[in-house]
Amino acid sequence: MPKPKRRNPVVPVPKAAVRQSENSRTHTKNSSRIARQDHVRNAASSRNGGDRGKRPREGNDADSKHTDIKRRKLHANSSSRRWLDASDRACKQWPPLSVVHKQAAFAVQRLLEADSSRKHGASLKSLTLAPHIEAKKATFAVTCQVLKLPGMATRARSSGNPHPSPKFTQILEHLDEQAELTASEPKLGKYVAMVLSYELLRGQGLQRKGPAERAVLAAEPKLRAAMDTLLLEAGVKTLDELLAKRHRGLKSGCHARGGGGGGGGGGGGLAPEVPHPRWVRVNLLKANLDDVIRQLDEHLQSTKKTKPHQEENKRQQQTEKRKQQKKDAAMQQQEQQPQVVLDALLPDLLALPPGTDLHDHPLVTRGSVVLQSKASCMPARALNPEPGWTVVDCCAAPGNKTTHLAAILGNKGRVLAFDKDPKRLARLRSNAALTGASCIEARLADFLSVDPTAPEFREVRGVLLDPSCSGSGTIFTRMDHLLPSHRHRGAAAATTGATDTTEAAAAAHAPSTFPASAPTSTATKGKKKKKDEADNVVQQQQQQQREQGLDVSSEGPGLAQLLPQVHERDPVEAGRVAQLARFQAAALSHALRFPSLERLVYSTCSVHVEENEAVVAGVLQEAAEAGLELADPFPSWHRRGLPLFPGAEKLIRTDAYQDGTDGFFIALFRRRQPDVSMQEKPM
Ligand SMILES: C[S@@+](CC[C@H](N)C(=O)[O-])C[C@H]1O[C@@H](n2cnc3c(N)ncnc32)[C@H](O)[C@@H]1O
Repeated sequence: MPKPKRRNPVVPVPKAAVRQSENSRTHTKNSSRIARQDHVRNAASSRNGGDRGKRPREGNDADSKHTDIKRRKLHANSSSRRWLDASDRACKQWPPLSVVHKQAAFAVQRLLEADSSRKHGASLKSLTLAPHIEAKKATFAVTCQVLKLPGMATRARSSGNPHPSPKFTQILEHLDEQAELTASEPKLGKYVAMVLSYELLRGQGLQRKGPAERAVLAAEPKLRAAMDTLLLEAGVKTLDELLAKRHRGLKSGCHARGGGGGGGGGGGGLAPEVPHPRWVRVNLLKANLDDVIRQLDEHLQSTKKTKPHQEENKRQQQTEKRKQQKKDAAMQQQEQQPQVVLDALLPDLLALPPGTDLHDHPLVTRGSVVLQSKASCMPARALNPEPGWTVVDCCAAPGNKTTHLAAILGNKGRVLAFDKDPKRLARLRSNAALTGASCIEARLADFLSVDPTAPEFREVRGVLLDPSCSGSGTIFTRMDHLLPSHRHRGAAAATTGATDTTEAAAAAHAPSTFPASAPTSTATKGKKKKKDEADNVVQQQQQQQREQGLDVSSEGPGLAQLLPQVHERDPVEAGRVAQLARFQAAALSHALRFPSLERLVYSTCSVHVEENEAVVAGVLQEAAEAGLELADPFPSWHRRGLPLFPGAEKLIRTDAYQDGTDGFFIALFRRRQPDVSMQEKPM
């Protein structure tokens, strides 16, 4: 594969930073020094002071009718309308409430309900940062805080809940119970009670505004008494101590899992210690690197200067002071570091300090820059289509990789983009228009029903298959790790991704105070069915591999050892993954049928072995028959596929804990090169 040309950034990048980037720890380590300002902290800190002026403290329903109407007019697209309708229906049951609290309560409700039913719906970010949300930062921060803070399982267990959730919501629910808040004010509802109690006990405090706030304020003595009992039982003086205790417990689990060298992480109960950088892809169809770097650098300088001073909450004054000192030190170091760093692996990718908010920046709104993670930029670069090629993107929407392919082609060639979801395809079309990717032809179709041998596909040289997957590698970007079930799912991901099964198992068990919840009796039947389904798929995959002569257990831990552990952890998740794996295997096998294929990339944002190595192993024979073999798209990249079969060392993995980007998996198939030594030599 030809090496992409590397451009020099206009900002000085110290050699050390580049070297680190090559190791792909760059941005993790570097950014830890540069600016510790992830989204959550950014939002939370601005809530504690800087953003206070902007945050709509008032805005009870009656006051904000006109804004509501304006909001509807402004965002009249169908998904926004659906969201608003659902939100309005939920909110009508609640007493009048400030906009931020109402939106946060709705987001918490949606996330917790979806999580407990294991439906994978809207993410925390989409529920709180979508265009129609008012006071986005405040809504995001309150929602995060309500979900985020770990709770106390011992208390939850003693309250009779057999499956304690290790999240702050558990504490809030417990306090509500003890203070008989929603019991005496049923109209309040548990999610509004959670949000307002959080605000009263840990947030900005409450003002005596409407009936909801008044009800929670009236219950304040009881809430505080319940909180004191909780702390007493835990043997700590403050909630911060309690949280720190819990935090340490979780961390040890994460570290144990993180030790597995070759596996893709992504599980565990906490986000990576060092937040991921803000990755941006420069759209070379519309902009050049130097201009973008200069503009982003100016943007960072100006936001640094105007960053408002933090106002301190009385009760958190001491902690905040210490944090501020650390922040100042980090800022000082930051002054000496470049703010915009050119990635050493991908020539059109830049790393900015974590939490850099560019959503409204003209470079983004005009399509010169795409907010896309490093891992998500790797598949198109791995395929590296050549100008003039016809390329198929099998499951393309919303089109981040499709538009990247178009940019690599420089619009010289064709990208046929299939997706079966009309709404998502509409987003792809608008993304293509925004980014100037005129060589994309978007087609609404089920990829499996497309005939690769049809004459119109005779010229297809490259195929990108990035099918629907469990998304287990993107939990931190989606912020799913804040949800109660996550530890459970994370444990499964950890088990499948880590090469050291003992460590992974230890991680899955740790900390022992928060055991993974067992299936409830009512759900047992459905879960058993899913588990059986998952077992079947595993057996089929193993059989298929045996038939192909792949001794999957002779090297590394082997599928046989890894897969059953996933099922033990979470049968529902295992069933879902098994179903996805079946589709992925069928789609990959289908994609291999394009007759003139030169290169094919299969990628997922999953850390599960069944969706990754197992899918690839299942088509090796077929690929060989089509004249294709596995190839290494990034020889300098350090993290490889699990060593389950010969050639797996050519597979690429990224680890959400250690690589500063989402957990991803990439396999490149390439047409076998003719063996020159076997060819007849000219006389
Ligand atoms: C992981 S997303 C693709 C993300 C995309 N590659 C990007 O970077 O923006 C998977 C997509 O596959 C689509 N999909 C799922 N099954 C499909 C099928 N049978 N045929 C076509 N598209 C499908 C989904 O609608 C979804 O948009």
